[in-house]
Amino acid sequence: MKIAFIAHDRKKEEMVNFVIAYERVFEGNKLYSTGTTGLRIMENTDLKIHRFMSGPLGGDQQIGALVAQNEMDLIIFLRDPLMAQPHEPDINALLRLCDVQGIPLATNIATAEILVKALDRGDFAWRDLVHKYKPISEEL
Ligand SMILES: O=C(CO)COP(=O)(O)O
Repeated sequence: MKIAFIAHDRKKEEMVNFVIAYERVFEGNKLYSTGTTGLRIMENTDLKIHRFMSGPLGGDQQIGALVAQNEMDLIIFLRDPLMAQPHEPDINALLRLCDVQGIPLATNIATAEILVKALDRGDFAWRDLVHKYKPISEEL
């Protein structure tokens, strides 16, 4: 599975603690993140993460590009609902694309925990079928 981690500044500690708690479940998956979030996670775990740009510099959009191609299987995006972000349009674009493609997306820790437990249980196997039976036009 391809999994992306994104956390706004006041949510980064929560994200790091969450990933530490479920590190075993995340191992063996292809992991992605925005710049600073991935750095913080890698400093605190043994996970290898492909880091895109920092969110305000385009990282949300880079992850969004994978979502647009239905290449991302799960996104954990711990947003800060109490702080305005300079790149709000990029954030909204990413959330919208998740709905376009039907990508599982957690925007808070409670939902993230349920999705990660589902991942551990094998409930995401349907995503393998999505990849296997992609329309031909998407393979071009
Ligand atoms: O701003 C972000 C998501 O919108 C996160 O970016 P960083 O992980 O680089 O802090």
